[in-house]
Amino acid sequence: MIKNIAFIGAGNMAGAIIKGLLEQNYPAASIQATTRTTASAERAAAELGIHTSTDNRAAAEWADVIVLAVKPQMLQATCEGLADSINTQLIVSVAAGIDTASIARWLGNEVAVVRSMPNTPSQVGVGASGLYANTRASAADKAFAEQIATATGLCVWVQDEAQMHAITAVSGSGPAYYFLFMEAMIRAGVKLGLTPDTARQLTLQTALGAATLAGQVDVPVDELKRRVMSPGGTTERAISAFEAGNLPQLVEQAMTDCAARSQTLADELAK
Ligand SMILES: NC(=O)C1=CN([C@@H]2O[C@H](COP(=O)(O)OP(=O)(O)OC[C@H]3O[C@@H](n4cnc5c(N)ncnc54)[C@H](OP(=O)(O)O)[C@@H]3O)[C@@H](O)[C@H]2O)C=CC1
Ligand SMILES: O=C(O)[C@@H]1CCC=N1
Repeated sequence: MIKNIAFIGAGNMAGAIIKGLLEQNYPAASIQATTRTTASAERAAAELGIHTSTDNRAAAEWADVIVLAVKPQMLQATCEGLADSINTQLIVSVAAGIDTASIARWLGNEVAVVRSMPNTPSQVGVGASGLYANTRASAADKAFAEQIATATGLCVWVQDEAQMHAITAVSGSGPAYYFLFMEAMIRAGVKLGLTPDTARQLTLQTALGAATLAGQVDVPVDELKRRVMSPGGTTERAISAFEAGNLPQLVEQAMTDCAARSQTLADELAK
């Protein structure tokens, strides 16, 4: 189904979703975006090929669906500025931390809100989004929010809003963990004598291959790992070094800190 979608904010995340939608042939004429500054609006229009402006209210009044994609710290002021322009539009918020009740309250309460936690691979159709809907959201509202999410990748629903913090720690922030790991592998490959280009190509193809294999065979990831590790071979040495450095515990700590930050944003910004 085609509806008019206004993105309030046209930064990294909104841009990734808009590119994903356009890639799926969603009509550019049915997507608008706003920014705070004229320079950003012009940049986004040139990059995305859609209508952009700095007029949040005009975009909201044109839209059937409003995607809130500003920083969490900007969300309350942005919503309060939009409140008079909201009647029947569906609100989708991608802001980390902030709960649907706060968003509804800032917008005037009687509002259907779907909270989404997407990630930047949405730009190339392999995003992962977690969704939660408030009780005002109808089946049709949920179906449309899901249409946006599935146009850009995988989508899962949660019934307990508190789980959005964990989703942020797994998939919302998750791409950055893999990029960090790739960065480290490329650097180490170069130290071992490869050219940067060769190290980069092999690292990226290996990440893609591992994720594709794990997704296509019905074998748990620990068994897939074991199948690479010949006894007394090379991989065993590498895995031992990761375990000696407590990589699994470090990952758990990093993700616990990430989820806690999402909760803190909610506590500080959505009182
Ligand atoms: N980046 C990511 O991987 C993910 C981000 N998110 C969430 O997405 C949201 C946006 O993050 P991200 O895209 O990274 O941030 P960016 O800083 O890249 O983009 C923020 C955008 O909001 C615009 N903006 C700021 N204030 C206003 C305003 N009052 N009215 C209209 N537009 C405004 C900015 O315009 P200008 O340039 O003019 O200031 C900019 O286009 C956050 O809430 C974040 O939690 C969720 C999942 C993943
Ligand atoms: O770092 C952030 O706060 C945002 C939310 C999830 C990914 N990026």
